[in-house]
Amino acid sequence: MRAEGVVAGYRRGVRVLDSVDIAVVPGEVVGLAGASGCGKSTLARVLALLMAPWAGSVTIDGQRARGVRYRAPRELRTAIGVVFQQPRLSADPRLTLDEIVAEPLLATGRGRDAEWESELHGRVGLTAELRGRRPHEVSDGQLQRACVARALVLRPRYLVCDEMTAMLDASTTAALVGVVSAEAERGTGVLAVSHDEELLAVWADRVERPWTP
Ligand SMILES: Nc1ncnc2c1ncn2[C@@H]1O[C@H](COP(=O)(O)OP(=O)(O)OP(=O)(O)O)[C@@H](O)[C@H]1O
Repeated sequence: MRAEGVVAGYRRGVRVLDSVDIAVVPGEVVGLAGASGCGKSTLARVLALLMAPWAGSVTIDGQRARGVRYRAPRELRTAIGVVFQQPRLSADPRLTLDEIVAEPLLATGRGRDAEWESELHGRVGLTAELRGRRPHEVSDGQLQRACVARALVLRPRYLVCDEMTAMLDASTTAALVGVVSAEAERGTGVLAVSHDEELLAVWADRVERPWTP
């Protein structure tokens, strides 16, 4: 997963990213660090094909990405799993955790896969009882565990974790960092965005700060 010469922003003429390069290869955890407001989340969105750069390119396994969100080709979109900071903003409150994890399977027409879903619930540490609860009946940490399982359910080749642990206590942070590290050992390339340099020092294989001074 590679960004080259990426220029991006929100307001005309105001560049948040000014010719930024970064690459994540399969099996490695790359930390993305930097001061608040420097553009970490913006770069994460561009790499996750959620936001179009003004200039430069994003390539996934050598294939140049054109179009973002539902305009991006499905094989590129589904190659990247994304976990955000606030699980409550990204989970449908009407669904059970079980249904939240399965959502991408249904959205892509693949249908449910009981064995794989159970394995994922096990990996992220969700019990059968928790699987039947809805977001308002679980903690932020339990909901974030479901969001990590959802990000993995389509077997993505890359994972973008944008401040994945910022809302969590130390033990849930350690558990989910462990889950993502295990995915990297299985060959997934991970971009771990965090303002927490101490966390990145233990989690990431290398830490990048690709900002123009
Ligand atoms: N949706 C948006 N509309 C307008 N400006 C935005 C938007 N999102 C971010 N920005 C601006 O872009 C700049 C970079 O924001 P971004 O969220 O990428 O930084 P960050 O490094 O992730 O910050 P933090 O560590 O505080 O989350 C900031 O100046 C921010 O105000």
